[in-house]
Amino acid sequence: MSAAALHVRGLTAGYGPVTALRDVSLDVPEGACVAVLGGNGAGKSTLLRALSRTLAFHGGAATAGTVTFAGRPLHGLPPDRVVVAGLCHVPEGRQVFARMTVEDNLRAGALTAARGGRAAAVRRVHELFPVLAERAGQRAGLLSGGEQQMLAVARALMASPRLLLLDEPSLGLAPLMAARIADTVREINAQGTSVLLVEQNAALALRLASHAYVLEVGEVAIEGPAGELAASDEVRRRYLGVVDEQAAADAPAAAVPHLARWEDA
Ligand SMILES: Nc1ncnc2c1ncn2[C@@H]1O[C@H](COP(=O)(O)OP(=O)(O)OP(=O)(O)O)[C@@H](O)[C@H]1O
Repeated sequence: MSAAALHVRGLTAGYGPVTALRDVSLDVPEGACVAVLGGNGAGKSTLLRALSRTLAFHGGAATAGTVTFAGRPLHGLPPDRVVVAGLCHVPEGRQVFARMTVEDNLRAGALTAARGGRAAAVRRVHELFPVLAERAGQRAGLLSGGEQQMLAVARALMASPRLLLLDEPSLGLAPLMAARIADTVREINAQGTSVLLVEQNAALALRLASHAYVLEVGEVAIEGPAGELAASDEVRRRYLGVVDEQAAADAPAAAVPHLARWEDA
């Protein structure tokens, strides 16, 4: 078992009577980028919330299963201890503090860091996202959507995570900006931070990840090396928008999957 690997076994979670995840098992080896794909409501965000122990903020709870990171159990820890253990979660929807400056948003991500560590973390995120250095004194709410997404990722990096949990970083961004965010995720991963990437943009995710899981109605339906999934007829048809011409002739509506829109990002 590698030092900072994540192992999830039999995770079941939901919101009151709604079971959103059922018996999910997955692994993120140390240093890897692993993708979780799936359509709307498949349970992707619930998975990340369960890992960061923030499900309760959404009225949910994990009801079964184990989560270990670097050999330590995470289930049962409060969210702040999960951050200290090395996991940082960037939720869907670029949740920056709109009225605070870019610089103060970054500081808020490093409250637990020592002063020297904080300065080094600021330097690192400014190198990754030069625009955040240029806009340091500007209110975060005035940044573009893509810049706010960069700030949300940068704020999580301020805690120097060993594993970054990213929820739909390309959502709502123009293809060019989505591609820039993808480049940065690749760079963050190349610098040694493991990444668990939740994406509806299957084409983008399969280019970044080495391994991927597809969730359907809360369960792992398909998993494998990203290259194999990208080549699989089922994944290509259902998640990559590759139209089977015969199927299109037989059933045109069913042959145009809803996940095709970001294919070019
Ligand atoms: N706060 C909540 N309260 C009740 N049910 C919820 C809540 N959040 C999500 N759900 C339900 O849990 C299931 C999984 O939702 P989840 O948001 O995890 O899916 P998702 O794959 O991230 O989808 P999307 O891509 O649309 O964000 C869905 O049936 C959803 O309606």
